Amino acid sequence: APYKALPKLESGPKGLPLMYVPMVRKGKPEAPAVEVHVHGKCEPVIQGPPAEPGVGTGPDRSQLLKCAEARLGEAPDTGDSDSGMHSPDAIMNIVKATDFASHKHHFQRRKDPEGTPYIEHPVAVAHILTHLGKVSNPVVIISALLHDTVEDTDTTFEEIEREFGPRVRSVVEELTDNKHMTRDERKRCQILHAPHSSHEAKLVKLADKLHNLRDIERSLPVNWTEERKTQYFNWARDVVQGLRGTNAPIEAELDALFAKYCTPREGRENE
Ligand SMILES: Nc1nc2c(ncn2[C@@H]2O[C@H](COP(=O)(O)OP(=O)(O)O)[C@@H](OP(=O)(O)OP(=O)(O)O)[C@H]2O)c(=O)[nH]1
Repeated sequence: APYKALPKLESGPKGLPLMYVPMVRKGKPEAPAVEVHVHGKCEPVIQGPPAEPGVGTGPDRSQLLKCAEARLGEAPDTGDSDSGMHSPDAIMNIVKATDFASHKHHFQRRKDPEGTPYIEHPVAVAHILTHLGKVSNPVVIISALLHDTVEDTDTTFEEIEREFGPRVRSVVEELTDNKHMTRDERKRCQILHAPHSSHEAKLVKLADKLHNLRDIERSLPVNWTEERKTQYFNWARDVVQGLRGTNAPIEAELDALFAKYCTPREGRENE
């Protein structure tokens, strides 16, 4: 490496994650540059001193932060694009999360009469995000794969953090219902908390609702009546109301289902 290893910056301005990687431009060892990664933006931004293998100093931390600050101002993070994770790391972590979730949900089944393996749900949620929502932020995809592990299995938040880092932990925490509450309290909490969720959590919640609603449309859970189905669609519409403006294609699919199965708004009293 042309520079001494610099310490990894854990978080940048505004508490947002930031990391940088010293590098030598291909074919131009005399003019090394430094890449700054801020939420998927990855460009050589500072010319370093001439390369002197193993001894160069590179730019200091304050230079990098200043530069990153400017970049954050230019392009606010939408949570939809690559988060700055290198793609080989991202791919490895996505596969690891799929493997982790499939082990954790191994004995669980969905509520449909077919008893579909539960793992199909988190995988489908991640698929909705990548293919319909065009989301490529690995933190969002990994959180989607793991979103029910703490709520429905013996997984702990500490375990999520240890395996996938603090950002994934934080999103999974936002997506986990408090099992100490009654069912009605949990349902009400989802409506109340939705507008205050992070952008990453909102994306996963939208995809989660879309998959659950598609599932109910495909096959009514065991012991569910048509009335319960309508109640679930009405409740989901209320949750999604607090998530609006997050991802247009996913919201459009949800709206089509609400139009088909929800009680018309005028007819809903006392809600
Ligand atoms: N549609 C559907 N849902 C199933 C199935 N199997 C399990 N579920 C889960 O059951 C919940 C919906 O059932 P409810 O009776 O309303 O909720 P409850 O299990 O929490 O009491 C959903 O979670 P939730 O936490 O209430 O909602 P959400 O936050 O996951 O949307 C969903 O993830 C299935 O085959 N179809």
